[in-house]
Amino acid sequence: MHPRNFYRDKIDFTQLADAYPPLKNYLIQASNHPNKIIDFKDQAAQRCLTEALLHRDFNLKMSLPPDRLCPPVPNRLNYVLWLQDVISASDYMKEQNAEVMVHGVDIGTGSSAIYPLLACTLEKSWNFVVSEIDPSSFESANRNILANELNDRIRVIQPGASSPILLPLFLDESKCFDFTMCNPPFYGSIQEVIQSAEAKQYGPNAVCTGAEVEMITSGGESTFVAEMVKESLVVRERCRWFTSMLGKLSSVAEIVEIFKSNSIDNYILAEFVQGQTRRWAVGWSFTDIRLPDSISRIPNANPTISKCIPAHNTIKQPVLSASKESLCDALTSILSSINHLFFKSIHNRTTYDMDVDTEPNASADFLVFAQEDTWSRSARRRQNQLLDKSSGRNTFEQSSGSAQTASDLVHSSRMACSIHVLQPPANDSVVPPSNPALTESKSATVTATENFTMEFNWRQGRDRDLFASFCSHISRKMR
Ligand SMILES: C[S@@+](CC[C@H](N)C(=O)[O-])C[C@H]1O[C@@H](n2cnc3c(N)ncnc32)[C@H](O)[C@@H]1O
Repeated sequence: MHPRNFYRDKIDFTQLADAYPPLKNYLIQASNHPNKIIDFKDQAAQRCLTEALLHRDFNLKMSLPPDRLCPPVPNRLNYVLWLQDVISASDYMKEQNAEVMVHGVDIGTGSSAIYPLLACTLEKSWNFVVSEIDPSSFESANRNILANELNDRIRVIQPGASSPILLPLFLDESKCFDFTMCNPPFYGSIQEVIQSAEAKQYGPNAVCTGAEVEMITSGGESTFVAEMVKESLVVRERCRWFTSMLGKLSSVAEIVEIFKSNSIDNYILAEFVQGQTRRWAVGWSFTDIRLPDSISRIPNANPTISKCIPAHNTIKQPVLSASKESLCDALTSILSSINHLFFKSIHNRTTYDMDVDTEPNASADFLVFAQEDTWSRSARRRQNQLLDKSSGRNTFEQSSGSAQTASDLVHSSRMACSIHVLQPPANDSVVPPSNPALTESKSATVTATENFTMEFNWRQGRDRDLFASFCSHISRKMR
């Protein structure tokens, strides 16, 4: 489950029914359970549970038709929370608390329109264009959006049978989006649905109320998502992140194979475990935005997909220091010594070599921008050969005649990364080995050092080697 998902703890159904009395009709006292529960095999009880959670926890009014999928709220929340992470990390230069409009797309929003409703409730600056092919779900989605007075932020469109899946992106070619999301129909045929139900050892935990159009698509979910990848190759950077849920582990490998065959190296994976249910999310981008491992990689992935996990965008290096201040001072001095490197120390609020006009997301101690490798031995040799003795350090300033703004830097830099100094765990101090040359009187000056960690996060760029070479240079210098 996503770490911010507040349904990590078991739901107290009696308490929930106090907040949403219609649920009282479905409370049962099971003989083997101390608290009242609901029967997950009762479709009406399931629908009432979803309505109750949305009412109590999100102040959302929801009406779910009995012949369509009933979306479990904890599971749907996982995807929205992960997308919040994706957008927040992509906007690493955004001013703290600045409201920037975020434009999302939900493909196949269903009768509930649950994803855009949850997302717009959590994020006041998000708005959506959502699609729904099934006329009955299209009507119902519109009703739910209207009931919550979110029709000025969520627009529903109904594609035709031959429309592209990513229709919202093809309607207005001047419009850019921040992300697409989708929970596609999983199965390729009705036989697959039946086989999947039979394969569950003790039968499914909950009834599935889905209609055929919601559950079945020709070729199954991987064909559906593969088609989205194909369409995204046309739209490319007009959307920052394309994403989708996947319900089958085998689909993860199939989709990553499609990324590789289309030279899409900037992709992300996540896994959500909800009780006995496991789901995966995939995302891909044609932009140069890079996301930290905590968002882009599955830790301890199932061996079946370990080869699919994207390359690291986070590099951690242990470093000994007496304090965070001295470590940051040492880093500042190393970064200052690198030619043509722009950096901002958020740690002590000092700007070096640039006049950044915004206060970026302070999740890092340093933000670093480079246009090229000026730190490696070969790069320094090259520079020495070319050195114009009178030149200054800052080529951006030389060429533009003015200090760089944040947006200049983001656009002109070939590599951006953040450096975060992580405090050691408590009681992790190390006293340097005693030096026999030190007499007893001198030993009082020996300072204990602690095991800090420097965490480098690649934020932007297309050249992975440039990022790796920068991290290894800084780590070597800090030793
Ligand atoms: C698994 S349901 C997901 C519904 C909802 N998003 C949820 O998570 O509860 C898939 C939905 O996609 C819709 N759908 C299938 N193909 C579509 C397409 N090409 N364009 C838009 N919607 C589509 C189905 O009608 C169905 O409502």
